[in-house]
Amino acid sequence: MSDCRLSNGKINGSEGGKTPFLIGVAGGTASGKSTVCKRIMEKLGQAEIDNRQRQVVCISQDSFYRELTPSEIAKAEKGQFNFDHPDAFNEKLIKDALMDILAGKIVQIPIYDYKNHALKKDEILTIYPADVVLFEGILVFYFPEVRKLFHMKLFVDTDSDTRLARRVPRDIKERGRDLDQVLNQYMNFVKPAFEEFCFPTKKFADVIIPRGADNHVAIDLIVHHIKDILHGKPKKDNEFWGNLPLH
Ligand SMILES: Nc1ncnc2c1ncn2[C@@H]1O[C@H](COP(=O)(O)OP(=O)(O)O)[C@@H](O)[C@H]1O
Ligand SMILES: O=c1ccn([C@@H]2O[C@H](COP(=O)(O)O)[C@@H](O)[C@H]2O)c(=O)[nH]1
Repeated sequence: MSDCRLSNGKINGSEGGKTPFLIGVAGGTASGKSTVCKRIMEKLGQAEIDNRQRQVVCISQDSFYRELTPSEIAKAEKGQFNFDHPDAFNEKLIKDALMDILAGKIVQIPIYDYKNHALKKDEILTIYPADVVLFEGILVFYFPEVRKLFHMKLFVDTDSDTRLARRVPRDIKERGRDLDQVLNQYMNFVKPAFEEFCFPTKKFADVIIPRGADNHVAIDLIVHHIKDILHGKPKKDNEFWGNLPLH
């Protein structure tokens, strides 16, 4: 394996492995993107499998937040930085990582630390060549150069009241925020950016999943399709799905 280190500390190595089926999973904050990906992996019996042996892996777009300047970190600590704007992400690194994954390389992805608004220094996720790679995040369909890399695009469509009701306790319990900070950030940045940048990308989805992980029918259909891919059935875009929302 030959390695090259990228500017955010990623090390990509050429394994000459298989080209995975790349699935993008977009949706608003707390819509259930990670939970949907987790359910898909569980139903495929992939959740408990060792990272190296996994046929299906999941990556978060949050691993590609760009490094903030000290003054931006100071703003972020007061809930005054816009993490929902496309400029908050490093588009080039997203594209490079996905291209390497599609080339069958071993790719190392940083893990984001929400409490410190920075990538973790001591933890890295190694992605070994897999059959299916899920890439989830609020803006995974925003950048055209990234969007065109996906073989299949899912949009998790959960109503905004439910998303806010989930985001508040999650950010307080898991991301070290207080109530005022979560609500101010939501009103000033998260909601307007969802309307301007995330929601318009729903039109690019092949499959829309209303209610997220509660939609067992949609998840079962997606899993069925992935199983066909893992068992070597042809993987043509839209072969099965058309452009139908799965109500
Ligand atoms: N169907 C559901 N029912 C109840 N809680 C859910 C459901 N889906 C997700 N959650 C919870 O909502 C929060 C956000 O879900 P998550 O999957 O992390 O969303 P996203 O990845 O879109 O931000 C988490 O605390 C999660 O446990
Ligand atoms: O330092 C940060 C980085 C991101 N956020 C918020 O996270 C969500 C995206 O994650 P989801 O799991 O899709 O909710 C985004 O709306 C950012 O506002 C943050 O608060 N702080």
